[in-house]
Amino acid sequence: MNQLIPVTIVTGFLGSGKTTVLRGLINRRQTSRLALLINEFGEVSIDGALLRGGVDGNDQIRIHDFPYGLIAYGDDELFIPVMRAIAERRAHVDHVLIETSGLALPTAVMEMLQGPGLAGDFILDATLAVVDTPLLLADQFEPDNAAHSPQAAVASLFEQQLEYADVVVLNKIDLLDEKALLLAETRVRQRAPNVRFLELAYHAQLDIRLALGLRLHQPTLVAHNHRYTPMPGPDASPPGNQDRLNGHAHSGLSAHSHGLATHRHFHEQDPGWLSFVLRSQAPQQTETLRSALIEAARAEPILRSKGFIRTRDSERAVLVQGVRSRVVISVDAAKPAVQKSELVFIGYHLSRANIAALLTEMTGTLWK
Ligand SMILES: Nc1nc2c(ncn2[C@@H]2O[C@H](COP(=O)(O)OP(=O)(O)OP(=O)(O)O)[C@@H](O)[C@H]2O)c(=O)[nH]1
Repeated sequence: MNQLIPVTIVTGFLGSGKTTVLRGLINRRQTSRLALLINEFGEVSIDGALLRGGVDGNDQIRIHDFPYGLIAYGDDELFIPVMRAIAERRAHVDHVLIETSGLALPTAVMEMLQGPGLAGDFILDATLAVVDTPLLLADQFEPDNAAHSPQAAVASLFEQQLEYADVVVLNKIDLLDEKALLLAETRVRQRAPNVRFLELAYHAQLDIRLALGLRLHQPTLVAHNHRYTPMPGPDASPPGNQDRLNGHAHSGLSAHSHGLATHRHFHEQDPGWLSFVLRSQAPQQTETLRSALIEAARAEPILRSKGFIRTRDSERAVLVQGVRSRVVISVDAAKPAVQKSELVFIGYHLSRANIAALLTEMTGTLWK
């Protein structure tokens, strides 16, 4: 029998930092040959472009884009053929990393990996869920009592992504103190008691040994062995200094079964989630556009905005990264400047017309 190729799934809500964590892993990996499957809900692949910028010319890393939809869901005709092609070149692949879109559940991929087409070639290594810790602490993933509200839809997806994670990665913790970290950890444990490891990712850096090669789903695994210090008792502080515990905490649980078959119905996509692209030909003033995007995120339930914009002065690409009303515009040195601006918006029951009108008015340039 062929040796099985390990697969790590990186899940997490929109904008939690999945691509940034992956970029760090790629940069710090030494010799592993990786295949990356990058899934985005929007029709334009921004994450794939960002990751490619860092690995151009590196033949040990292959990136496969899955834009516009949810990877391994019913209407995804690409997943099995791409995985089969990876299996065909198994001599050149040590590990497969799959970044699901922020609106996808990892269970779809997990099920496919267990199916007859792929089970003979691949084995799930672990499922990681990346969490935007400041948003968690700001109660943004708590359900409200209103039916069909954006908050209820977000909370439900967040909950399910955590439920199937082996490892939860607390990300965006660079500005948080130890008290806040402990609170975040407690909240995750309350909501997802099956999670086996909690990792702290300072500046989205994750220990590569924790991301590749955990082997949490090996069929023959009897006892789980690792060389990290166990999590301190419930009264202890979480590790403020990642070196102290290697950012690693252990729940002490044995391997849990995912009971996937009973959860098929979760795979249907809530039609309230929308994504669209707005474009503008005219050069943008970055500060003006930033203010307009912040305003738009206040006026409409935008949970994510991202893309490259055309400016007057930069010779390199200018990248917009918006997570709700937190918008960062920066130069991406790995990519040349673009000739038109193209932004993807994702949210729950968003109005394309309102956002286009607001951007057009506030920037004084046509967006459509
Ligand atoms: N301060 C801070 N910002 C971070 C960190 N990790 C990611 N970010 C920022 O968060 C934003 C979203 O990061 P991405 O890595 O694109 O998030 P994602 O989960 O891949 O996003 P989607 O694929 O759209 O769901 C970007 O502006 C990142 O620079 C972190 O550890 N600290």
